[in-house]
Amino acid sequence: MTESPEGRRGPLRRAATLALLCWRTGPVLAVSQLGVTLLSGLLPTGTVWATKLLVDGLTTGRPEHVLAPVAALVALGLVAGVLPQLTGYLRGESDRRLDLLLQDRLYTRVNGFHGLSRFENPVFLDDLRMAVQATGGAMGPITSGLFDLGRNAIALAGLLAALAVLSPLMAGLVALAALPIIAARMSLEKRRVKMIAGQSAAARRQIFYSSLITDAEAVKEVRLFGLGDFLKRRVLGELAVVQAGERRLDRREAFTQSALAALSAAVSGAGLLWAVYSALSGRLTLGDVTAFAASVAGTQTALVATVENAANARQALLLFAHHERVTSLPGDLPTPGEPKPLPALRRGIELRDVWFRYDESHPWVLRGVNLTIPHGASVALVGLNGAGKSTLIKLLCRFYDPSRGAILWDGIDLRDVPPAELRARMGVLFQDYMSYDLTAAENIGVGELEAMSDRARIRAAAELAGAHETVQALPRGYDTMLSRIFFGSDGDDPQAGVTLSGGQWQRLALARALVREGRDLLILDEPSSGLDAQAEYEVHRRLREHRAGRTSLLVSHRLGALRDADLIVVLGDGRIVEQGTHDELITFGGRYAHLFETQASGYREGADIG
Ligand SMILES: Nc1ncnc2c1ncn2[C@@H]1O[C@H](COP(=O)(O)OP(=O)(O)OP(=O)(O)O)[C@@H](O)[C@H]1O
Repeated sequence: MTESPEGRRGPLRRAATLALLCWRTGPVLAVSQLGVTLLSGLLPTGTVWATKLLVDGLTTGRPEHVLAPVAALVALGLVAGVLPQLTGYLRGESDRRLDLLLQDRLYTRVNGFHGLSRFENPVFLDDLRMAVQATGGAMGPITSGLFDLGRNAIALAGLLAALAVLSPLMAGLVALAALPIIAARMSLEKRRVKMIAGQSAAARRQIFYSSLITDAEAVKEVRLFGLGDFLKRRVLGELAVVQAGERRLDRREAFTQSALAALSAAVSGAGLLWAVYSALSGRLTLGDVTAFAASVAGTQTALVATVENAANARQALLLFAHHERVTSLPGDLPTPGEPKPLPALRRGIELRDVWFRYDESHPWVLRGVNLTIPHGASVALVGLNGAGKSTLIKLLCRFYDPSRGAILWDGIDLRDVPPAELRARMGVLFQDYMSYDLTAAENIGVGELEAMSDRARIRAAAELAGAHETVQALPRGYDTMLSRIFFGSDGDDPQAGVTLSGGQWQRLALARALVREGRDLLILDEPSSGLDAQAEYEVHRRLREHRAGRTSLLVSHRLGALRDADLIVVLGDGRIVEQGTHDELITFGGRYAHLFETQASGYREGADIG
């Protein structure tokens, strides 16, 4: 956690924002909390003063002088007994509502980032991680801390006022003695924030190494390469760095706090001596001495608590700063002032002199790509690893905007169209598709939420992707949970979850793209890389039929699967270096022909060996 660039006014502004959010969760609740806080803050002063009146009344020996203070003390005792329960309930309710609001705010904002660039920015990801930590009830300590701060500040002011009535000098002395306490606490707090900021890299590395030890995905390699002890040593090494800083600070804190406690005790002692001397010389009553001793002790306790509350609230406000930063970020993709509706594709998609790099510090990935994907045509994209094929697909989905040039959908610049409208017109299978811990049907259905409960549609997509037989053979067919995560939480039912093979997952991901029927553009990035030869043949045969007459873009390194495409485009060095049909490109004898021949000869050699 680092201090925000807005400086000293930052925490105050954030506290105000938080107070406003609390107000929005329910004005009645907020006012009730304020009332309870005020009452709790006034309790100590009320008790001290009622005790003084009682002692003074007792010394007069007249019962009517003690009745009112006794009644007040009984009432105060009752309130003191009930208030904590009421406070606890109100806080719980307020925390729950605030958490709902914060999570809603955070995820609405995050869902509003339509592109990918934010999610590739480490600073944003760090903020996001901390912002997520600021939800789930983590803000409770802030709101509670702020109310505690208010309560203790009121108690402090009340007790100091009571003290001032008895002895303005003593009140001044106690207030003066508070200054070093506040200064020391603030300095310690600054050091703590600085230490945390300085160690955040070590803390992040520690989390990374420990997550590798416990991660189910990493466990294969960790076991195979015997990385367990190596990672453990790294975790402990980073932890030692973090702990060394904490230890230094804790020592300093213990020393400073002891010195300050001694100072407080000295002030109290001197005050008590003065009060006793004043009582003996008749300048103070017995009740005054009682009130004086209680006020001094109460003031010091309230002071320490107030400073402590302020420090804790500040820490928590720093956490809230991450939430604020994420939720106040502007959109990542420029949105059109007057968005144009995106009509169904009629003519085609044109990439016009498209240049792209991921950011200024990265090299160009695309350098002036000119390409037309005609309506109704099946286009195949070929190129070596890193040529920019997946990048081009991401631009077509408008996850990024071209750095230069434009992508036109029937002549409409994609920048003028709301991204959600564009994506609703596409079915896409990414190379790095997701495997969801959901049922088989849901794994397909998330591709088209409206089809989630339409079993016929889901089955048709699964058949097209060659996934139907596999899914049907699962213990609960389409309702089988494709995850072991929930196994055990669902009783000890051995059928609670199933793990699929890589190729089986890929077929499901393909079905997810295909369940989006009737879309204008189908994009498949390496749809068969994990399939066995038989399955690949089958899938491509079905896809060929499916793609006929539809606009599609297919990326594959298996060139045999692309032969029938209407247009094959070869990407190299960020440009389109060749394009044509399979036969044209073979006749041309360029890169495609070379790649195709290399692959084919590999198969022939394989056949020779066999
Ligand atoms: N998010 C990113 N940030 C920065 N650079 C990236 C990012 N994604 C890809 N690149 C870079 O862009 C270049 C093109 O990558 P891309 O994934 O588009 O290639 P590809 O043609 O799909 O490769 P492959 O055949 O291996 O899938 C690579 O040099 C890669 O390192």
